[in-house]
Amino acid sequence: MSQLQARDLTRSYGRTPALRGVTLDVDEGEIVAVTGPSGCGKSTLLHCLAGILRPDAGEVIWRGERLDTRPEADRSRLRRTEFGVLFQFGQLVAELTAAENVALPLLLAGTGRRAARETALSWLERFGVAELADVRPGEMSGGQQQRCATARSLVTGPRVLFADEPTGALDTLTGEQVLTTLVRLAREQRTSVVLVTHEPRIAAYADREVTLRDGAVEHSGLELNVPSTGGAR
Ligand SMILES: Nc1ncnc2c1ncn2[C@@H]1O[C@H](COP(=O)(O)OP(=O)(O)OP(=O)(O)O)[C@@H](O)[C@H]1O
Repeated sequence: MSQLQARDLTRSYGRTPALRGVTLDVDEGEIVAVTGPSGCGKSTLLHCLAGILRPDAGEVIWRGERLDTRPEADRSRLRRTEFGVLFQFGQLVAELTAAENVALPLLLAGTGRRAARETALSWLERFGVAELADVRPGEMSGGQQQRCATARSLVTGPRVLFADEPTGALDTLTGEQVLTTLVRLAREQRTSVVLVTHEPRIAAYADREVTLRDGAVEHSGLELNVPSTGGAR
């Protein structure tokens, strides 16, 4: 079932067009890679889908209801509950330990302190960084920080994870490890993922690849890893 839809989205920054009529569906539990060359509008699309940016025209529909026209307070509540967001540089809170960082979305959602810490610890464990629970980001490697940030982005069990070049700052091996874990855990809890990347190797983790060019969909809907007979639909 399609739970997130973009209909004919356009968005400009001043006179620079970033999206020129993008239509896209993301099904429940589906992992969609959004690819394309630098500047083609990938991040802008992701931000519109996540309700961070408002499109100039078009619609974002979340589980049957308009998202883009809702007040910021509503959209930001959705980002704390049903959505997860993950960026290239994890943006952990420097003053908090790994466990506190991962527990934060749970605390904001009203979970009690002790339960939040326990859940955070289990997520650090899943990402292989349990030993960093009481360490602050400044004392971690980039890969360790991104593992913690990825754990934090999934800890609330979001329905959709929006990930913008989540492994772009990591070396190849570390990036693959983080992504493999992210994809496995997302599949386990049926979290859909919208994964922005310019690397074909990363896109291969997705169920489907949508390629943008100059703010428009160049091709969409090809199931990855499934033999294709007719080229792009
Ligand atoms: N804050 C901004 N102010 C002005 N122009 C912007 C801004 N953000 C993006 N743009 C422009 O909008 C277009 C699309 O940018 P966007 O960041 O969405 O592309 P992208 O595909 O994610 O690029 P990259 O792969 O380099 O991150 C580009 O022409 C970019 O220069």
